[in-house]
Amino acid sequence: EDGYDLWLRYRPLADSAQARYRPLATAIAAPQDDPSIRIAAAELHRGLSGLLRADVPASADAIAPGAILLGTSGDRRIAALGLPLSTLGREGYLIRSVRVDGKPATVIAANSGVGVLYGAFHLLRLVQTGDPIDRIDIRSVPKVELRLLNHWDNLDRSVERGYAGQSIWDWWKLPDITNPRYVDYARANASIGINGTVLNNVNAKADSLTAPYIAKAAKLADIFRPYGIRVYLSARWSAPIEIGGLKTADPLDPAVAAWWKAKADEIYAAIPDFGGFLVKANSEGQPGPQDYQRSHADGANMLAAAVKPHGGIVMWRAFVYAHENPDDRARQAYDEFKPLDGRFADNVIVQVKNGAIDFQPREPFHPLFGAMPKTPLMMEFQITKEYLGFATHLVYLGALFEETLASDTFAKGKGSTVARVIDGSLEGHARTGMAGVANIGVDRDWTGSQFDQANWYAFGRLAWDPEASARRIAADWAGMTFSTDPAFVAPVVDMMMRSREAVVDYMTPLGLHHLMATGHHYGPGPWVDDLERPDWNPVYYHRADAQGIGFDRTKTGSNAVAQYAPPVARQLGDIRTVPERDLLWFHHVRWDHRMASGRILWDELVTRYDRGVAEVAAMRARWATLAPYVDADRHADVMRFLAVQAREAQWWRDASIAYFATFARRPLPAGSPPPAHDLDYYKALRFPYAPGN
Ligand SMILES: CO[C@H]1[C@H](O)[C@@H](O)[C@H](O)O[C@@H]1C(=O)O
Repeated sequence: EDGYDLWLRYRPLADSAQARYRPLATAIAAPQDDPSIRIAAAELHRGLSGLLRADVPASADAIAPGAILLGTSGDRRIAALGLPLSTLGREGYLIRSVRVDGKPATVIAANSGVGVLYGAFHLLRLVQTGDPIDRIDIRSVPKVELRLLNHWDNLDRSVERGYAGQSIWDWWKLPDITNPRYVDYARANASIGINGTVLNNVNAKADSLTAPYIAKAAKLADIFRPYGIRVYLSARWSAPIEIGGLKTADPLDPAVAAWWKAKADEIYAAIPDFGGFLVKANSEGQPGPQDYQRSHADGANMLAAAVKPHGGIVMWRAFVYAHENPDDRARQAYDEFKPLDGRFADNVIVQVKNGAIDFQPREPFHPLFGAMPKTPLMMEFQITKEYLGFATHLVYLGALFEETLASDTFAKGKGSTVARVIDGSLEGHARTGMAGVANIGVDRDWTGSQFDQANWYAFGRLAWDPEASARRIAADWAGMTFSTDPAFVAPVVDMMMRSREAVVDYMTPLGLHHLMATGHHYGPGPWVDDLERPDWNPVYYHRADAQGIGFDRTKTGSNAVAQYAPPVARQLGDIRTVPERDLLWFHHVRWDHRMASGRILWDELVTRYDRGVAEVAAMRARWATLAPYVDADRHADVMRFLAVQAREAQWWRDASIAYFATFARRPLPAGSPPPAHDLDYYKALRFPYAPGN
């Protein structure tokens, strides 16, 4: 009971449920010629046999009453059923109760083996969560084309912002020796529809493009292929110099273009379905086309030309901020990319983080969404919780992802949600994508804690359908992972849904952001002011002074708010209409400003910190009552994590209040205890979980 199985747990259901499902899952009938369908059949065999405590055999042709029939449009038996498969695309599927040769059966049909595999995982989920399958009629088609994990994994197996142990890619042993974990990784991803993985860190080493590493990546691609997962690589811009012996990496130099073309040919010879490149350029010290006075479009298009003959793509990141002293880092991606709209080749997609700063507990949606109608933009979420308490704090990110996706850009009037930018429907793009920075490592539980598995899971489900409900997804996950008992699922889902607001409250309430201590981003460091770049310092972001607190991004300040469509800009730019959750993101507000609650800002701020601490205490108390529904090991494991979180929520609250009180110079609201220590204590504190501190 260590969590290795993730949500693919096939322990026996309750007796009554076994009895209900058994007649509907007597055998699996699957053609043997398609590797993905063979995997689907094996997974159903494994899952159903475990869940129903029965042998559910898989064979090529037997159609017994209650059989599950798998197949593609090309199969004779599927064709005979006359199912509407033509609108499913390559990856969609149907699951239906039908009659085959007069016998009742369930069919899982698609246009490809991978579609069938997705359908098989869906059927298993229904059985795991206790949904009826007797009169089933499901049609599911992904709304987003590229559903990708981004591993920030280095070749030495360290993982940038990874909190679940070392990288699962054992580069030293590959390609000759592989780990069974790679197969389980592929199963887990296929079960939630993830269809691509970028193997190496965006802070890339050129070595990953050398022949030995291409062979290693090719081996992984071979393992992942039948699961519908393509391999991609992060490309280091200056690779032509570092491993190619060229003098320059200027994208307009023909020798550079020729080098990349030859490199692409070499990769595709080893990996015929290689997905393409992900690039971080001219950002945080990484090389890029601007080193040669060329634009991001010049750079992206040159690489795109190299992979184009092979059907590959380039994902070009918009996470950039300039080296010069910036007056507002939040403005910079928009300022650099918006003018390039329409200048990217058709196999380039620009990858934009959910917010304009950097994966904070809460950020307003990135102003580029809706602002580049001629360019497909893909979403980059961070599944690993760099700024949300690493793997030790329980925070369900489904709520964060959903909030961003549901945000209305108003780019084409009301209803122009970020989800509709991402799924291509708003601006008519066929090329669409969503990437999640993976939280996976070699820990037995994969993600560093039991509940962080839910964030990987939710990412995949929302990439398949950006309009899906985070709450429903949490319920599925909790049911599959722990227990389907409603007395368990309801409180756990409630706790998960509230957990995101809790972390916002105890770290950065009311629109505050980037107050984490330097470098590791774990504990509080709102006082930090001595870093080489001003926009790395927390004081740059909160701007507290004797009058008030917050970053003025309105007309009187950086005017970053003007990057949004006018209705959004008007709402956010006006202190009377901006939602309080974003107040201090956009406004510098007086300490005595009257809030909706009737309290003044200072009192409200303290109240939010208190609320965050109280919420974690409530999560702990609630989880303690759920012991009867969870195996003892995992229950105790989660308890230990919640104890850490409770301690650290208090630390965040106390340190932040001790610091901000030096500006506000007001008493704490009634009932709010003073911080346990004085400010100097918090400033001197070393961070228990941060390497090098
Ligand atoms: C990969 O580098 C990361 C860096 O570690 C991280 O602190 C910041 O969030 O963003 C960078 C990026 O997204 O490029």
